[in-house]
Amino acid sequence: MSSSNPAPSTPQTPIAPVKIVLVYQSLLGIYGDRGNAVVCRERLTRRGIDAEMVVVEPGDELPTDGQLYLLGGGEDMAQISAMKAIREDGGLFTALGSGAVLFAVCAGYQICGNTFTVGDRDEVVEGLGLLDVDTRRGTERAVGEVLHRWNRPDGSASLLTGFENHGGYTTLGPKAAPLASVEVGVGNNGQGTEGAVQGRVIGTYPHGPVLSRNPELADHLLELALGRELEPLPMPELDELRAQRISHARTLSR
Ligand SMILES: NC(=O)CC[C@H](N)C(=O)O
Repeated sequence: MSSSNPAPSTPQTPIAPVKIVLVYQSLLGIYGDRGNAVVCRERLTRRGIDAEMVVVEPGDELPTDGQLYLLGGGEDMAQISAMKAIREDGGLFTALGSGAVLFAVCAGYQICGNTFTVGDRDEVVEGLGLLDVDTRRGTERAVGEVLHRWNRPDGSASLLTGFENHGGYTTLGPKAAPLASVEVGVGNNGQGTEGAVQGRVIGTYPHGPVLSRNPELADHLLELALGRELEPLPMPELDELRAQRISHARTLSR
């Protein structure tokens, strides 16, 4: 074809970037779990997939068209405020009803449950009811490096590393399945399980941020959110860091 007679171009519908919504950093941002959103965005953009991170604060409307929503850890009273604001806003429920994925860490995990208590208070607070779990004060605060065996949906084995820091101990009801089993640490409640999965909602205790330490978990969330497999993204330096963390956790007798 000569350049004077170019083929007609087909109009392209622009594809909207994948929306990763980070919920209430001012309340649920004290453990650096914001990094989970950065990791998710980076793992998409490094594969050539357009992605944006939207940070929402109380008072701002939660978008209902996100693909992945992230909740982080926070202080006792802040988590009650966050739970109330999420419930009043309602947008997270709408998004989940449209197929979004929710990944919640520590305080974020607890508020997704049926009920929780905070600090020394006996008052039972009603949670968002997105996970069939209940949280009460544990015998002692769970603090330190953890190592868990992730129950991957395809049955393959994978280790999760991170650190936990929580006074609440969480018990799973029949609708929630554990995310992992504990090799080192307390996990949900010292009884050998860690985290919970119920449909497209996943809760877990480890910080780190946990998705920077566990890229396979990050990709699992992204694949769920996008509804397709992602190509591998090799990062040898991360493998090296993971190996160090895993062997260090195994030296700890907690
Ligand atoms: N790290 C956290 O988010 C703490 C959550 C909660 N306040 C607890 O201590 O159980």
